[in-house]
Amino acid sequence: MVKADAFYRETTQALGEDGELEAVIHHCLLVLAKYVPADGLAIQLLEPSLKSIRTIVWQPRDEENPISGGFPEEMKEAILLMPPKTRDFLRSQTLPDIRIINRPEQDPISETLLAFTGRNYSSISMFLKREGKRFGSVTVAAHGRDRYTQEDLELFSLLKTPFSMAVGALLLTQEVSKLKSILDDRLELQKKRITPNEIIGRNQGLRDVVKMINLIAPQNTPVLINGETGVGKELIANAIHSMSPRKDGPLIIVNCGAIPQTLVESELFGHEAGAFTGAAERRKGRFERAHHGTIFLDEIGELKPDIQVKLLRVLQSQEIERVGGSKSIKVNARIIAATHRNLARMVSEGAFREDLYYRINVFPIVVPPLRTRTNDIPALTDHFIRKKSRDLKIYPAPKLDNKAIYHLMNYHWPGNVRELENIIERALILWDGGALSFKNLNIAKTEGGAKFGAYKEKSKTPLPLETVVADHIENVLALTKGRINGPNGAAKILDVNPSTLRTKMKKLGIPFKLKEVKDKYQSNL
Ligand SMILES: Nc1ncnc2c1ncn2[C@@H]1O[C@H](COP(=O)(O)OP(=O)(O)OP(=O)(O)O)[C@@H](O)[C@H]1O
Repeated sequence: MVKADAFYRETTQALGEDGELEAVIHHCLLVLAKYVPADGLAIQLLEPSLKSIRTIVWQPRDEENPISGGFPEEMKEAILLMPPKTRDFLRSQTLPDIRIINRPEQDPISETLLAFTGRNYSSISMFLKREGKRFGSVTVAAHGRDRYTQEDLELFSLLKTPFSMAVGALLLTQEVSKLKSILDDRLELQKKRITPNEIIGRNQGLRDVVKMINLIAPQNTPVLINGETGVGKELIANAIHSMSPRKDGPLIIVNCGAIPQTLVESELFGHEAGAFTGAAERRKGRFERAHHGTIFLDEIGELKPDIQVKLLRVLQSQEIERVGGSKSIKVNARIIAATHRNLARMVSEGAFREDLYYRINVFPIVVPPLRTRTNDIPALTDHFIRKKSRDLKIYPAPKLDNKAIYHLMNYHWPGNVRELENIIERALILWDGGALSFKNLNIAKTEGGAKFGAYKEKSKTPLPLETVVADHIENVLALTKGRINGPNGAAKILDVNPSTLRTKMKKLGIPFKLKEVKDKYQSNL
C-alpha cells in the first residue's frame, strides 16, 4: 500500500510538470522505472471508427537503447491502418482496460506493430478514457519477454485517470492551436484591402509609386519595396495584392525582423510534429498559408544567411519542405518583399545573397520619405485627424490652428507617415477642446539637452544616414532661423560651402527658408 501511494504520488507529480512533452514523459519514465520495468513509453490515439491508430509519443528512457532498435522517426504522428482482425479485437466487449503483453506476437494490436518493434519486448497497455469512451492508450514497455507481473499491472492501472487527463489536455491544446491557425487565416482574409485610391498622396508625392502599383499588380512578378521605416511599404504591398488577380486569396504578412531567429524557418515553411522540442504537432508555415495569394516579406534584409539560402530555394522551385519533413509541397504564392536597408550594398558587403537579391528585385519600387514629399502632409494630416477622431469617438473632429500645417511641414519626420499618424493620435488623446497647433514638434526634437531627441528615441533601430543628416541640417537651420550664408549662417556652423549645403538640402527636400515654408502654406490654412 505504501509502495502504491509513493508510486502514485511520484508519477503523477512527474506527469503534472510543466515543460516539453518529451521531457515530461522522460521524467515520468525515470520515476516509473523505480517501481516497474520501464524502458519506453508510448501514447497512441484511436480513431473513432477504430480503423487506425496514431502514435503521438514514443519515448525511450535511454535514447541509446530504445525498445527493439527504436521506433522509426517517420512512425511518429503516422496513422497506421489496422487490419479487420485488430479492429474486431478492439471492439470486443471483453477486452480489458489494461492488459499485460509479455509476448507481442500474441496480442492483435502489438502484432500490427511487430514490423517496427520486433518481438523482444514486453509491455503493459492501458486504454485512456474520456466520458467513458476509449480514445487512446498508454503503453509502458521493457526490453525482453515476460517482464511484467500482475503486481506491475495493478500499480500501472493507478495511472489511468492521470494519463487520461494529461493526454486529453494535450489534445485540447493541439485542437486550440489548429483552430487558431484557421482563425488566423480567416482574419488575414478579412483584413482591410487597400486600393490605390485610398493612398494619400496618390496625385502628389506618391504619384509615381501609384503608377507602378497599377502597372505591376496584375502580374505575378516579385516586387521589392524600398523605403524608410513607416513610409507605407505595407500599405503599398496591400494595394498591389488588392489590385491583383489573387485578391480573393490570402495576403500573408511576415515581419522577418520580428520573428526570433530560431523560429524563422518553421514560421516560414512550417514544421512536422516532433521536428524540434515543442513542436507537438504539424503546423503550416506562412508560405503554405499564402497559397494562391501573396506573401509580404517585410524587413527581408534581416534574414540570416542560412534562411536566405532556403528562401532562394523556395523561390526557385516554388516548393517548400516543412522543418523535420522530407516531402516537398508545391506552393503558389506571389512574393512582395520590403526593406529599409540598402540591399545592393548589403550584397557587396556579403551580408545578403546576390542570387536572392536578383530573384526578389525584379520590380523595385522606392517609396520616398515624408520629408521629401511635404506637399502630402496637409492631406495626410486631414486623413488621420478624421480617421483617429472617428476611432476615438471625437465629434466633430478638432480644427487646426493657422500655424499647424507650417509646424508639421517644418518637421523632418524620421518616423515618416507612421510618426505623423502617432503624433496626431497623441494630440487627439490630449485634446483640450482648442485648435490643434503641433507647435511643440521641433521643441520636442531639441529640448532637454537632447538636441537630436527625435532620433535618439529611435536609436535602437539604426537610421539611414540621410535621415540623420537631414535632421542635423534642420536643427542647425532652426538655430539660425533659416539663414544659410554669413558668419551666423548654417553653412558656417556646418563648415560647408553654402552652395554645397543648398544642393544637399534640395536633395533631402529641406525647405530653403523657414519663411518660405510659412508663406507657402499659410495661404492654405
Ligand atoms: N500614403 C498613405 N496614405 C494613408 N495612410 C498611410 C500612407 N502611408 C502610410 N500610411 C499609414 O501609416 C502607417 C505606417 O505605414 P506602413 O505600416 O505601411 O509603413 P511601413 O513602411 O510598412 O513601415 P515599417 O517599415 O515599419 O514596416 C500605417 O498605419 C499606414 O496605414
